[in-house]
Amino acid sequence: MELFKYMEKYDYEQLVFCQDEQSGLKAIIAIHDTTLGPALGGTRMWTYENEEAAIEDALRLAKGMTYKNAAAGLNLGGGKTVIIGDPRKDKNEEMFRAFGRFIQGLNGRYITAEDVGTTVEDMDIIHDETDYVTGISPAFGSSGNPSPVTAYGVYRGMKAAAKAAFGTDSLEGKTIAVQGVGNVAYNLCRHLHEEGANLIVTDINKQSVQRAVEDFGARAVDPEEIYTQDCDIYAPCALGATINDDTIRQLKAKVIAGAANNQLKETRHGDQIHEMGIVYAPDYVINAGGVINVADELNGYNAERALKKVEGIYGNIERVLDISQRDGIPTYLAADRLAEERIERMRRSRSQFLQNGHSVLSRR
Ligand SMILES: NC(=O)c1ccc[n+]([C@@H]2O[C@H](COP(=O)([O-])OP(=O)(O)OC[C@H]3O[C@@H](n4cnc5c(N)ncnc54)[C@H](O)[C@@H]3O)[C@@H](O)[C@H]2O)c1
Ligand SMILES: CC(C)C[C@H](N)C(=O)O
Repeated sequence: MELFKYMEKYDYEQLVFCQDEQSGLKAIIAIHDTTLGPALGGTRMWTYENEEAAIEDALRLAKGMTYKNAAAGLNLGGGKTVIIGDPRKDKNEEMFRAFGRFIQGLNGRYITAEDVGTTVEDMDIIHDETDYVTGISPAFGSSGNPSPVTAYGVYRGMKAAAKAAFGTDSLEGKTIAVQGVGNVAYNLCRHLHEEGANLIVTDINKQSVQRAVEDFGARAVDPEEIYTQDCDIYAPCALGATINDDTIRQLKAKVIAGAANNQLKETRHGDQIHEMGIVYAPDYVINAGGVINVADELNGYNAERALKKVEGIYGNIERVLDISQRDGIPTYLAADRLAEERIERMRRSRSQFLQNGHSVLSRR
């Protein structure tokens, strides 16, 4: 990959490589855009096939956060970290402390939180070295694990998408195929089960599947079978790029609404599902609940205020669907338009110099 060419093409600001031999830390912090404020985005720990795959993931996820934060109405830019390693085997305290020091070195340009493979406990260790971390333990007056709140936002967004597809936002009796029943999707399944939806679940982790079967009466299928299920809604809640050439032709769902980041392998897949009449709730709009929740910490965390904002994901999805219909464009483009217009408006309006500018962490 020609890095500068890639960064120039999508207008990335900064890419930071962090290495600490003693702890085994190999981390890549990607900062995409800080027009709206400091770049906030989680830290993913994953076993990448090679370094290029890790860099690419960090870059793609960071850009997603710029759009997610902008579309959610947050005064935050977009960034993300990937740590190369197996979260089940390679973690240690020194690693997250070393990582925390690297974050501190960025002096507030980047603020982290959880993502796949990292936990509240990891964030607490990072917090030993830096203030620029969210999603830390409630004992610190913080918001804790963002996953249940992300799940609530996905549930709200799914209802809005269902309304557009089926004429009602009730999910009672609807069959929903959930791919990956990890932290977010387990909580999503709980909301769906409580509303009377029928659940089909899959995961590469058999215990996670078993838990959903036992707790919510879900029907389990093998990972590759999830795409061919007779269902109303497909909820991708594992990793990205599951909407691709292979899977689109297998899908029977009328709605795609799930938690995973970067669900479209390429943008043309968003065009394709639009042409097929599938209502697609764009990933970064529907899964913004977690970041909305952790971002509230920057104002002194208030769970009620955060949850109210997360409820608004229903309206955000409706707004995207309206733009899509009005302009005759796929929903992923409508979401991009919403986010880009806000960033552009703010870019143009930021012209006055303030001697003592407002600090985003001032009330924490
Ligand atoms: N946690 C959050 O608050 C949050 C917020 C926004 C977006 N997301 C995104 O939502 C997705 C899920 O996040 P999470 O926190 O629940 O992660 P998680 O690691 O707890 O859950 C992911 C699950 O997917 C499973 N999985 C992985 N590959 C699979 C495959 N090929 N087929 C089936 N299952 C597979 C894993 O075993 C795991 O159980 C991720 O893409 C994440 O980036 C999470
Ligand atoms: C800030 C975090 C809660 C970020 C979350 N992992 C996301 O992708 O939105």
